[in-house]
Amino acid sequence: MIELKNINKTFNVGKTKVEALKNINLNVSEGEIFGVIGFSGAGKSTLLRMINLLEKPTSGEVNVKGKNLLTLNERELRNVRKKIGIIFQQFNLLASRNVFDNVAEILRMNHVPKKEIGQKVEELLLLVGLEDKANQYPANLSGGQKQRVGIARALAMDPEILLCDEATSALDPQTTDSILELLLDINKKLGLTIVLITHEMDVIKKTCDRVAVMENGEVIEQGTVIDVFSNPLEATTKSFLRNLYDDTITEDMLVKLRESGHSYILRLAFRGESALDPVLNVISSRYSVITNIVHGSITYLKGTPLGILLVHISGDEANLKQAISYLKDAVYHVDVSLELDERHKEVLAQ
Ligand SMILES: Nc1ncnc2c1ncn2[C@@H]1O[C@H](COP(=O)(O)OP(=O)(O)OP(=O)(O)O)[C@@H](O)[C@H]1O
Repeated sequence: MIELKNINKTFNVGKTKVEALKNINLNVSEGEIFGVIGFSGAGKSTLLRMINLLEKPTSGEVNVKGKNLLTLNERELRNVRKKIGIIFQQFNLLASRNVFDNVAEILRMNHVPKKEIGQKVEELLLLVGLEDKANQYPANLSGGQKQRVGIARALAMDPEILLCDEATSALDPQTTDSILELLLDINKKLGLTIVLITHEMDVIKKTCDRVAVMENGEVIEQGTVIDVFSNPLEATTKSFLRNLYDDTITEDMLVKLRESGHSYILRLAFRGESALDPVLNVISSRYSVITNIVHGSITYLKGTPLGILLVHISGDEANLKQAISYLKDAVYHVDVSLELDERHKEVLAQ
């Protein structure tokens, strides 16, 4: 649906060059919710604005539904943009117009026949849950209601893609949840492809199918949300995830655990139903290893449970290896990288 190919973007600020995007390659499939996360200045907004060419790349290709947008003339580009809605952190509403006119304005600008406008606005307000607010002005709406108007405006021209630029960053956690629910709802009902940028992992975990992590203009890690959450590879990804679950082991703890002879710390990720499997009982009884849970947490990814356990296992070296091998088959992901000594590398390689 959306393909960003070898995208680079350099801004010239006076004599300084700012490399906002460096060799970005991303594919977003039809109907999915794709999240981009990164700290401030990572390049998220610039990347989002590439998708409707509000920002032109210095080099690279932007393909939407198989069309390279950089080859289109003004009129063709306008037509593509009609099918790409966008919502913003600051809502971007017209303060002097009521809710009805805020939405109707988009239809008028796009020359939708006058007689169709009333019904279309009514449908949109119903979809976003604002059917009783048509006559209100933005100043009299809550942040969440303002964003709902923003969403209705973005959906006015029946887009196939919705871009969300930090759409919930100005909202409190409860209102954020209600807006995320609405995005999930319209993704499902309308089959809309959604690309959102955020600096909150919570937003990613509640809504996204896949995620890309950005740092200094680069995508440093990307994959399905379940894979990235169960096995984050980069330090930045881990630090974002720490807000959801903190599985760091303190140095004090490590010192203590190192004293217990042959042992490893395993990071186990359980997905869905397998979270209920009694794997630790199995390895204790079958391989005579001693297990000790160091950390346990459960988080829900779009409703699917992901359990993370840090387990210290000790015992005879040969038994430990068999136990680890059993776990690798039994749970979603096993990481032996939280080393107590150098042996973890050998075990990881097996
Ligand atoms: N129009 C511009 N002119 C010059 N530099 C720019 C411009 N837009 C963005 N930049 C620079 O490009 C880099 C990436 O900015 P961008 O706004 O894309 O990051 P971001 O991840 O969206 O940050 P934030 O979360 O703070 O919005 C930053 O260093 C920024 O200063």
